[in-house]
Amino acid sequence: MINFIRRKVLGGRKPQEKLYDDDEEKKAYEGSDVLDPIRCGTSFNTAKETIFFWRDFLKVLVHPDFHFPDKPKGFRYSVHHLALFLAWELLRGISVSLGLEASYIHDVLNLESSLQVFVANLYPPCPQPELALGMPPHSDHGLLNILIENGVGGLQLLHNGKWVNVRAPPNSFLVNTCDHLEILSNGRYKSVVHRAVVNNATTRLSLAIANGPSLDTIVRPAPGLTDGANNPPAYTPMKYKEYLQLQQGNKLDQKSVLDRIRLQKE
Ligand SMILES: O=C(O)CCC(=O)C(=O)O
Ligand SMILES: [Fe+2]
Repeated sequence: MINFIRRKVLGGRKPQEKLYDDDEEKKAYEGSDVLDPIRCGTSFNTAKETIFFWRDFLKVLVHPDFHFPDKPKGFRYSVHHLALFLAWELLRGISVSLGLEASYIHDVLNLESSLQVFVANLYPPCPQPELALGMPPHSDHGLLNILIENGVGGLQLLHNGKWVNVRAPPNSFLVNTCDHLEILSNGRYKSVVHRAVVNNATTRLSLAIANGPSLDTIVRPAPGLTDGANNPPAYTPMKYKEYLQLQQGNKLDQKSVLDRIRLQKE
């Protein structure tokens, strides 16, 4: 798979080392539907992207129904349980910070059946990192994304128009705010635009555990946070599942999906 990206990005440069032994095993999970329970691939959406990205991923839907691949053994006991409760607890605090009942987000977005996706990202060393990106600038679709990485920097956040390197302390969880928190809070919380850069020395691994509403929930700005003329709803209500499909049907590009349902330009 990485050889495929290498052809597109670096014009066929040969790898010095063998990167994978297991491409055959991965074939069983190569799919294109965002709701496939287990899916691996390269880039983000090779049907839509014109430039491919220096990344292999495995995505597994782990809540409300738990799925797991045959390998690696022990996947069942991954950190996603902890991340789910961490996200739910943070969302209680966020509800209160918005002047809402602590259980507001949990109840209105039906978090007992919330979608949780476990994403493992692999970014091997890239011979010409200045020509490639691991992931392009984007925001995540859900509510809160919990990120863990292997100590090799590469994640950058867009802050005041500049890319800022994230230096996460060892053994920490980094929490990104995502599009549906922006929608629900009518823009008081902004989803963060981020990207992953690559390097020519060390393989980077990250786990991104995406916590969203339940798939069938129609998400809209909380009525308590809008008021008629002064602060009208700024986003069109949309079912979370349809938003996911919209993102998957397009190339990953900053906040372009959120911009499509924005009612007022900032
Ligand atoms: O690898 C990273 O640090 C970021 C990954 C990411 O943005 C994602 O999986 O959505
Ligand atoms: Fe992301």
